[in-house]
Amino acid sequence: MTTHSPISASDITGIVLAGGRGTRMGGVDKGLQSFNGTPLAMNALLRLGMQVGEVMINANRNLAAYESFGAPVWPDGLADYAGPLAGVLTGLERCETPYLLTVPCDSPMFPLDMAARLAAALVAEDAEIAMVSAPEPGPQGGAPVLRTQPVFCLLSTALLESLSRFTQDGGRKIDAWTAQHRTVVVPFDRPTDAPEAFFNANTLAELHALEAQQPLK
Ligand SMILES: Nc1nc2c(ncn2[C@@H]2O[C@H](COP(=O)(O)OP(=O)(O)OP(=O)(O)O)[C@@H](O)[C@H]2O)c(=O)[nH]1
Ligand SMILES: [Mg+2]
Repeated sequence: MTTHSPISASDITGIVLAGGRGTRMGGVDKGLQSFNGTPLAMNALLRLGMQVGEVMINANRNLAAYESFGAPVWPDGLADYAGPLAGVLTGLERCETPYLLTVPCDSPMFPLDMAARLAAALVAEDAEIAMVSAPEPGPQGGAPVLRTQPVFCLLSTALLESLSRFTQDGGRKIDAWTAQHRTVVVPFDRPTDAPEAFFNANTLAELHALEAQQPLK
């Protein structure tokens, strides 16, 4: 078994996935929607930038607006809004570091120690992918259950060829692809972890509800 050497922040490129249709938000460009006065994607870019060496944005509309945030912007190579995996593929294609960290544009409170914890787990488990799991309310408002959050993912850039092949063959489901690789799931459920850290806003009502909460420091 090979062992990874430790992963440092400069080994990681962070990518904000903002390439979706935003259907549940009325078809708006979700990443450009204001969250406490800052566009959602800009907010995610800043939180990522504190944790990794390089950052970039994956978007499919309003590219000039995203470019004004000061990071490279890359649209999907795959046509017709193929889903988040198209954004991951774009990131792997453009990444010049050994690791890529993906975050969605619509979860503005993700933890500031996320990259470090995913990196540590990836090394410890000799994995190719480290994926977040976070508590969500259980059925009928019952006790919280851990759910994987596949768009919060640290990946080895060596997976580019595998994902190219998978998507060329028509694969679109993240879980179906990650299942082909050594994946470690990292729970973010320590007592010091904010339970709302991975809340995401799919509708404008959810976005306004999230604005009422304080982003993590
Ligand atoms: N690059 C890319 N990213 C996508 C695509 N579809 C969704 N995403 C991103 O994946 C993440 C999770 O997707 P959703 O929450 O479903 O966002 P969405 O698809 O814009 O919204 P809905 O249309 O309401 O499902 C978000 O960061 C989206 O920007 C796509 O076709 N291409
Ligand atoms: Mg969607």
